Amino acid sequence: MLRVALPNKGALSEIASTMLLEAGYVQRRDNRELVMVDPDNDVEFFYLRPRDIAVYVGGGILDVGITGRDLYLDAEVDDHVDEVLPLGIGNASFRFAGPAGSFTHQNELNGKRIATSYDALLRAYLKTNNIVADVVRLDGAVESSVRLGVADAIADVVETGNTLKAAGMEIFGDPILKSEAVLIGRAGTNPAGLEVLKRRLMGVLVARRYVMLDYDVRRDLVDEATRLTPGLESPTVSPLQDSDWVAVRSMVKKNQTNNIMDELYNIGARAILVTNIHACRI
Ligand SMILES: Nc1ncnc2c1ncn2[C@@H]1O[C@H](COP(=O)(O)OP(=O)(O)OP(=O)(O)O)[C@@H](O)[C@H]1O
Ligand SMILES: O=P(O)(O)OC[C@H]1O[C@H](OP(=O)(O)OP(=O)(O)O)[C@H](O)[C@@H]1O
Ligand SMILES: [Mg+2]
Repeated sequence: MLRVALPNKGALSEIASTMLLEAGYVQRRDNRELVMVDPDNDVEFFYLRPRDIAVYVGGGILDVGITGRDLYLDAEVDDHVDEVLPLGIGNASFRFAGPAGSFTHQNELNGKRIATSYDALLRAYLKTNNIVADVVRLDGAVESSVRLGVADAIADVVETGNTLKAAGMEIFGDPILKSEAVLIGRAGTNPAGLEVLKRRLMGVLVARRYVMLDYDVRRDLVDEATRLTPGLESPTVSPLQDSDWVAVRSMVKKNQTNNIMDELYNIGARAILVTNIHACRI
């Protein structure tokens, strides 16, 4: 059985389980369950703290896991654990922040105290960028540390920025890391079931990002029209009863759909239909 670590709570837990459900795997119904066996797919899921997942995978106890890139890098196992597949969900940035108006660039952090829950990640960044500062390791609610006097600035995960704003803080300097949920696995291993898991997750990503577009267009305009809808490999062009017209079918990026429909309509395409893709293998 492929042994997969999943976040048991927090920002990544539900979105990771939803993605696996869409990929055809069984997921726990009660968030107190710690293990879930999916016998049909020969996979066993272990629900663990997102911060611990890289440790289990790095130690060879579990085969693969879904966690945040920031948490994986902070676990300092990247010499023997690889990022197998970025999942495009759970996006957040790891940024410096300070009291509004106090800092403008990360170089101003020399000699200062920086609070964070990601101390290894922060230390590595400071070293690479030749910044000498004191790192104050806190478990969470890092935004309160400056007001409470244990730090001068923070390095933390920012998504909407609402938490920072509420604490009277603002981001400054370059982003330290762009994070998202990632599938991780031990370097140099390819356990049974991993290729299928990867292909299924990629299928979910494509099904979420693309729609199927159908339209009819006059045969003499088909080259112009298909330049707008080249598809992944090549669009399907089928004859219609009226031999002056053809039907075209092509996948297009969901976020470009309406612009493409407008342009197709302008060049003379008609009966332009969009349908969701439920699942796919590319
Ligand atoms: N809005 C968000 N807030 C916090 N983390 C987020 C957010 N969006 C995405 N993430 C990602 O979720 C992961 C952190 O998850 P989580 O907050 O559950 O862990 P934690 O902070 O270690 O645990 P806890 O908050 O329960 O102490 C990181 O990879 C982070 O980048
Ligand atoms: O930019 P925002 O959308 O406001 O989200 C970012 C906030 O969410 C996380 O906190 P979390 O809820 O994980 O609590 P924690 O600080 O105790 O980890 C993170 O540490 C920030 O505080
Ligand atoms: Mg958190």
